[in-house]
Amino acid sequence: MQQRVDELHRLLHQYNYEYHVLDSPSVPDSEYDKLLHELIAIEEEYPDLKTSDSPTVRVGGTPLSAFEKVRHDTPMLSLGNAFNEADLRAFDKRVVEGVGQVDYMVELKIDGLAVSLKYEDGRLVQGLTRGDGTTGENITENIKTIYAVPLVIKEPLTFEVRGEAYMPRRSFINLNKEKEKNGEPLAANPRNAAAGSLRQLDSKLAAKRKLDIFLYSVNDLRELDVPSQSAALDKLDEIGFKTNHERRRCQNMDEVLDYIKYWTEERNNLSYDIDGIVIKVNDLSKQEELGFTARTPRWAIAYKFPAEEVITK
Ligand SMILES: NC(=O)n1nc(-c2ccco2)nc1N
Repeated sequence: MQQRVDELHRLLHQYNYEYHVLDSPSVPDSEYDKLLHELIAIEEEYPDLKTSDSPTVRVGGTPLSAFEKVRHDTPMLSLGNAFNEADLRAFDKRVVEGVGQVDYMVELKIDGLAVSLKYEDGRLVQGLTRGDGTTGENITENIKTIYAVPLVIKEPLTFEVRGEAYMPRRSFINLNKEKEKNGEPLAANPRNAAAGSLRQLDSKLAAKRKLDIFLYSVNDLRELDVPSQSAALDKLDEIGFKTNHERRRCQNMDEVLDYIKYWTEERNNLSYDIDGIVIKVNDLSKQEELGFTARTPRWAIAYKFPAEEVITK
């Protein structure tokens, strides 16, 4: 029976990865559901065969009475903001004065909830909200219901991965249709809906909210043994994480401005909300040279789109 359980874990993790991370399933949903229900039945009959990384945790478990507060191993920093070209040119000037010419890793700024995922020997052991940056809430059970979060990754790494959990616009529209039908107050926007979902004490409710996630950094990049932010993101892809592929390496601030101009027009065609563009010095040793202010990295800045009524289709 243990052999069958191991085989079901292997198949379900693989199918889940293909569907929710690669967006290219190799089997129909019915096959996934059949195997998942076989595993649920085995775990009910043989409870000691159920492990914390079993694919069956996706459906949620027993409700919590409260969220435990946990200190982050390394603080989750917030980003300084830029609102116009002058701010971006000033940022670029400070960087070049500090470390000379650099290339930038430029990423969409997902409008969700910052979370930190802790892996030990390649297995998910904890999920925390950003909280105040030093201490977060333990939302592990809810994080496990996000199918794009791998419960087991392809290398036995022990590290923390940071990312943005978010609610796709389609899920947001369906959620508000449901709320309207039940006469409940509507959620204001996908970001608030995602925050509300991850703060559900009953992870069965969080599982229903169809959240998604993009991972974008590792707390101790030396763990990944990579020279740059772009190599780090490629490595996260390789070992089973979902990263945002709209990212672009820019050789200078002019290219960054082109990228920002493009997404200022294009962003309403995305299937999720973004509230800006994140610009990071790509070379990690230059990031370390630049360091941090009290609260924010000197090697990164968030360009924020002008506040406007984002049309959530
Ligand atoms: N929200 C978002 O998409 N972020 N946030 C960062 C970030 C925050 C601190 C360092 O990097 N990067 C991306 N893509």
